[in-house]
Amino acid sequence: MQNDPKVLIALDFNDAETALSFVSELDASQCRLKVGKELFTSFGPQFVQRLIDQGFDVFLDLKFHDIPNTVAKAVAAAADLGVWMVNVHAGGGSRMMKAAAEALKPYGDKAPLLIAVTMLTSMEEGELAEMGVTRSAEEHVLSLARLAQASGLDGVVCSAREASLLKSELGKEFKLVTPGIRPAGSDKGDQKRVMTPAEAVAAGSDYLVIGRPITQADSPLQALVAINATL
Ligand SMILES: O=C(O)c1cc(=O)[nH]c(=O)n1[C@@H]1O[C@H](COP(=O)(O)O)[C@@H](O)[C@H]1O
Repeated sequence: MQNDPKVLIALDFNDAETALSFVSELDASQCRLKVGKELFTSFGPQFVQRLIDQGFDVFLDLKFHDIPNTVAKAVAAAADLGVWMVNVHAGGGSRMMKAAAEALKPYGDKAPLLIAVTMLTSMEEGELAEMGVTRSAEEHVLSLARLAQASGLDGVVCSAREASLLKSELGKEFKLVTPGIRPAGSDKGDQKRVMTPAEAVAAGSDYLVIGRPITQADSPLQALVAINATL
């Protein structure tokens, strides 16, 4: 039993029944749940509400990236829904991130954690150059994370490979949420910048986003318990 479960399971399912039957095996003391674009586009806020009603903390992962006014309204809608964490893209810039942080102020301690995606864990350093970014992945992530912190956000999504650098540069209170987690021997799939759960926590990750290594396991519950035991 944990008071602050570190594992955020990515519920990347294409039908609600499968997702709900998967969730019925889980306990809110063992994990939190992440609802992303696939599930949300099909089943929407009612689905998120059901998970919250079952006692789970929900990370609404819609990676908002739009003009400041639109993103501010979207994060306020997420707060109204009662989610625990919501994210935006740091690439939307400081005015967008500040507007999002400002929109959550009226919610006080009921506001969701607001975090910014830096560089997707599916991307390799070489792909930055295609977008005109000539600095290293570490420099790029650190610079976007600094911008997020200066804009009043609670933390960032990054790869665990950048976690120790970010913790030492930005302080231990600034939350690091790390996808691209792969237990030893599991398939990387489309992820590139990966680490094992234990390595990620040792490097400074506060929360681990894990999808397929749990959802596609023969026994998802056993996979979750095994991962929690390594942390
Ligand atoms: O914001 C995210 O959660 C996210 C950011 C990122 O850089 N990389 C990333 O994989 N994710 C999400 O984390 C989950 C990872 O799933 P698996 O690769 O199946 O473990 C997916 O739902 C992604 O949408």
